[in-house]
Amino acid sequence: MSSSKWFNAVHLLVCPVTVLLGYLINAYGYGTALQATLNKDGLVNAVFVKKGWFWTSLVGWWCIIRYRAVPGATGRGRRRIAQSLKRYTILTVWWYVFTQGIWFGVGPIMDLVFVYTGGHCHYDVFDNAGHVNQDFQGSVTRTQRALALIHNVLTLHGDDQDHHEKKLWSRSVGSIQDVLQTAESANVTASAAAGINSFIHDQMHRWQGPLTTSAQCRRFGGHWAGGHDPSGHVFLTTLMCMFLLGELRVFGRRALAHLYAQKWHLLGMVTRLFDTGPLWTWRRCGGARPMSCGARLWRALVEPPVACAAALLRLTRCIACDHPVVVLLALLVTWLWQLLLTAVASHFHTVREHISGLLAAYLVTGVVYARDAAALRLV
Ligand SMILES: CCCCCCCCCCCCCCCC(=O)SCCNC(=O)CCNC(=O)[C@H](O)C(C)(C)COP(=O)(O)O
Ligand SMILES: Nc1ncnc2c1ncn2[C@@H]1O[C@H](COP(=O)(O)O)[C@@H](OP(=O)(O)O)[C@H]1O
Repeated sequence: MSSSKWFNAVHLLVCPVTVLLGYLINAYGYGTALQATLNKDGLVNAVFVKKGWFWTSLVGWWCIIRYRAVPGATGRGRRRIAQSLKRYTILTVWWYVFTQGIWFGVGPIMDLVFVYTGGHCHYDVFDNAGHVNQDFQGSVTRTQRALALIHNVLTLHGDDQDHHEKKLWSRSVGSIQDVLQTAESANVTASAAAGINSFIHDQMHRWQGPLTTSAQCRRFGGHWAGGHDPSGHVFLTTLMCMFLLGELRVFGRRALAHLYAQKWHLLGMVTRLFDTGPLWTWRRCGGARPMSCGARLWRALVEPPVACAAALLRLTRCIACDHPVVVLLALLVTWLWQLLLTAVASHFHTVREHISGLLAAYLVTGVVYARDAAALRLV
């Protein structure tokens, strides 16, 4: 099979196979350990994955521009950038429409699907036993944050309650205060729990509404549940992987050839990072003309970290400026790893919700790159 056909196969299969691998890991009982590493509020998820289209755009375009030069064919270089820009624009519009919003005041497609299949922004704060509902926000931190926000909204609108609501209002505020102060279950009776939940739901939708998107619901401490919720993470990681692999086909051969041609230079820069150990330096200070103790300590303890930092800066600049394909591949591996974690985290979504997120990204990127396959094959 030619390298182009191999690359085609990898491009088409890597994301579905990664999701399938996640399911197999779960099926064979190894999912628990992986799920333990997953943190919704962690730096990787909050800064990189959730803002992944920004990072993917930045790194992808830096590579497209850095490797655009085709020796003696500036016209072809420009045509390639124009084709990449067209593909990128289609995928960016699709990313925005599917995850951010279709138009002003109209939610994204993933949320419209959810709402039209019966989904809603719920406020089931207390369960039937009068305890805080474990499924309400999924973690203590998020539950506390949501309850504090609900408490603020109810307190802010305390005077807007009519006589009939006043009693329910004070019971709701009191119960939430109990939980916030003791972080344990409030003294809410089973019969009162449903009424308090319903009152909180009505108040939040009245004062903070409309809560018709997952972003609004999450922002105002609600629980987005009850409909078919396509997985935004599966959609986003698939879209990013397909874009990076698709554009890698344009410049990958040239980029990797350039990287291979400079392999010894890069290897030297990496080994110099470790060639600064204090013991190594101390031994080198001995030699024919031994140095004073102070001078040896300076050479052993101060110069190595400075030399290491300088070597690290040189290596970073070399990769960022001359071999950004290394950063692109690191990003690709990160998105695939996050896709695997999302597939393993079965308690977030059903299989069908994962599949709909995957198909939403896969179909559009598949059409975009299949259409250009002929042009890409000539690369
Ligand atoms: C020839 C020159 C070409 C020039 C190209 C320039 C490239 C550099 C910059 C391009 C920027 C493109 C636009 C990208 C903007 C961003 O990504 S900003 C981040 C916006 N996203 C968020 O803030 C996260 C919002 N959250 C979500 O979208 C969802 O949580 C989720 C991540 C989709 C997950 O969905 P859920 O199911 O709700 O969890
Ligand atoms: N790989 C991952 N790492 C961390 N959190 C993840 C994740 N995949 C999904 N999640 C979290 O699981 C929830 C459902 O994700 P999605 O609907 O995108 O599949 C989201 O929570 P929040 O939206 O409350 O942050 C998301 O942050």
